[in-house]
Amino acid sequence: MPAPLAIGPISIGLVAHDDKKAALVDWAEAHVDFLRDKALFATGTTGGRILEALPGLDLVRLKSGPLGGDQQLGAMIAEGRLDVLIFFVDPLSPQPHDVDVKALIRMATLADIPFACNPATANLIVACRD
Ligand SMILES: O=C(CO)COP(=O)(O)O
Repeated sequence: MPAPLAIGPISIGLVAHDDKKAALVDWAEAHVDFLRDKALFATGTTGGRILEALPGLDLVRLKSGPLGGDQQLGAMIAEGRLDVLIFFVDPLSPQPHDVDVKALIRMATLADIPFACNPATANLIVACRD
């Protein structure tokens, strides 16, 4: 018997380090039609920046990344509640919560969900949506 189809919309986590937030906002604006029918969850500051640019978007803001937001997304992955992670990481700046960043990336890898760490990969995920 085939596995039951997932119920509800595809859920996507949206996160960006500070120097990459503008790139994620640009990406979200370019792909707003793709995002509109998804369940969107973002870390606090990233979500705020996206909503400033796209005020009508239905997006749940979690805690800020350094204050637990990365861990909240990681927990969602562990519970099977996040299907895709779009996380634009800054490879040139040290992060005070690097352990949380690594844990989130580890959970996405462990759960084998699509994970885009840059715009080129995020574009591929959109292109592969069908
Ligand atoms: O720190 C982050 C990812 O590690 C992002 O958190 P904010 O969106 O709250 O800046």
